[in-house]
Amino acid sequence: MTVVLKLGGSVITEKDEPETVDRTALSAAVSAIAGSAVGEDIVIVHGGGSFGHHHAAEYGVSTTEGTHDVEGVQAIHGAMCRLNAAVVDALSEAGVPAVPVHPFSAAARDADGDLSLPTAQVTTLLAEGFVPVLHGDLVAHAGAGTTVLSGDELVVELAPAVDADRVGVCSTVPGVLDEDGDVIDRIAAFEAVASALGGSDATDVSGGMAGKVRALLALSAPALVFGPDALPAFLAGESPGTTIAGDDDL
Ligand SMILES: Nc1ncnc2c1ncn2[C@@H]1O[C@H](COP(=O)(O)OP(=O)(O)OP(=O)(O)O)[C@@H](O)[C@H]1O
Ligand SMILES: C=C(C)CCOP(=O)(O)O
Repeated sequence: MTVVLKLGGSVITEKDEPETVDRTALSAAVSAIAGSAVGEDIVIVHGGGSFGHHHAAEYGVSTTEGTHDVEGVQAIHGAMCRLNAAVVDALSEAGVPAVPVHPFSAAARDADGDLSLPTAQVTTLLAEGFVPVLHGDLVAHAGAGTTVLSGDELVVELAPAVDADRVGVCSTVPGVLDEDGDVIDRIAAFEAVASALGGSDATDVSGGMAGKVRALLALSAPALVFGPDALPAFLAGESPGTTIAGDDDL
C-alpha cells in the first residue's frame, strides 16, 4: 500500500514567524510516521509555511506570477531547502530512511503553465527502500522566469506516478469547513463548495484551501484533508476529515 502524504507548511512551521520550525508539531508528525504500519512505502511532501511563503510574498512570486530575480530565486529555494533539511533530519532521527528530493532541480512549466515533473527518481528511491521527501519549491517557467510550485501540485503529480492507494493532506484545520465551520464529509465538485473556500489565514502564495481543493479534485484517487491530530488515524487506514473525490473517482 503506497501512501502520498503532504505535511502542510502551516502545520510544521510557525507560519507567522519567518523561517521558524514548529518543533512540537514536526516531532508529533514524525512520530506518527515513524510509528505507523505504512513503513517505508510512503512519499512525503511538505509545504512552505513561514519558509517559502514569506520570501515568495516579498519577491511577489506566486504559482502564476514569476520572477527572473536571481536573489529572489536563491532566497525562496534556499529557504525551502533549509526547511526540507529540518524535515529530513527529524525523520532520520526517528529511524525513517528519509532522503531529500528538490523539485526545482527537475521540474518545469511550459508557457501555458503546464507542469512536467520527472518522477523516475521518486519511484526508484521508493523501490529501493528510501522515503523520498519533496517540498513546495520554485520551478522554471517558460516566459515567466520561475514561479511557485506548491506541495499540493506535487501531490497531484506524484500520486499516479507511484500508484498511490492513499493520498493525505495534513493541514492545520480538521478538514475543509463549510460556511458554519463544520467539516464537510465529501467534496465531489468545486462549485458545490466554492463559496465556503477561502485562501489562507497566513501568508500563502499558492491559493490556500481553495487552491488545495481545486488541485486535489484533479486526482484520479480520492484524497483526504485532515488536521494534525488525525495523522495517526489516516496512517492507520482510517478516513478522517474531508474526502475529496471528483465525479470520476466515485
Ligand atoms: N473552507 C475552508 N476550510 C478550511 N480551511 C480554510 C477554508 N477556507 C480557507 N481556509 C484556510 O486554508 C488554510 C489551509 O491552507 P494553507 O495553504 O494555509 O495550509 P497548508 O497547506 O497546511 O500550508 P502550506 O500552504 O504552507 O503548505 C487554513 O488554515 C484556513 O486558514
Ligand atoms: C512558497 C513556496 C516556495 C512553496 C509553497 O508550497 P505550498 O505551501 O505547498 O503551497
